Amino acid sequence: MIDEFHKGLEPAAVPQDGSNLRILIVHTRWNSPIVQGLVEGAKKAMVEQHKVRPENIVIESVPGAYELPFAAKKLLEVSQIRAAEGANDLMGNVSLLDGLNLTGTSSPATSTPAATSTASKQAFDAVICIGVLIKGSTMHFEYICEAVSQGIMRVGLDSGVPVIFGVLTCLTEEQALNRAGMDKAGKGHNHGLDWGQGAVEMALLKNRTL
Ligand SMILES: Nc1c(NC[C@H](O)[C@H](O)[C@H](O)CO)[nH]c(=O)[nH]c1=O
Ligand SMILES: CC(=O)[C@@H](O)COP(=O)(O)O
Repeated sequence: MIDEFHKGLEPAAVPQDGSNLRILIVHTRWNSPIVQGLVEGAKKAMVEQHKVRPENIVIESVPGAYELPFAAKKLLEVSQIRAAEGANDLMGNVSLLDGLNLTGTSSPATSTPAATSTASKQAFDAVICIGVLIKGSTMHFEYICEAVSQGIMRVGLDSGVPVIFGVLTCLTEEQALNRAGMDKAGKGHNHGLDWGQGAVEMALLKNRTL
């Protein structure tokens, strides 16, 4: 019997320095209190354990888990276009995306104008999709879980940018609370911590030059 409250993944063998990384977190507004706990766990791991700059963590929200793959794909594409435009700017061209708030809801984990404008030219090095699916009384749960896991995997493979599957697929709210470290007994483990760690590790792997 696997321990109900396992304590997450082993740290990587070598320190993972995320100080030059830019990370996107896309989270759902379904089951928001639990989702927010998971988002905070991911941010905590990236900033406190892996030196990711808060201004380089961009947070976007979508209605539900089913929207996560589309949002991840779209926002990745925009960041890559912006980075390419930024490269052109070095030769004096005007960026077509400058000054556009394309999503209207993006917010760096902290907003410092100088850092934000600098960071906005850097493509995302990894994406963390965070959501909580809780089984209801129909098969809706099963269909969404399958679609979302396949969709998130496809965005990562198609884009070449690591996309962390941060979606809890739970039969009960108690299971979700335990996996966000929000259970009353305090025996749970916040999987957001693992997802933040994994995002840094996979981003560095993506950027590794052989
Ligand atoms: N039941 C849950 C949902 N359902 C909504 C879908 O994700 C989607 O937003 C809708 O079908 C419109 O496309 N979403 C969750 O994130 N968690 C749930 O438990
Ligand atoms: C994951 C879901 O979509 C689920 O919460 C919906 O509940 P129900 O199956 O009772 O409609």
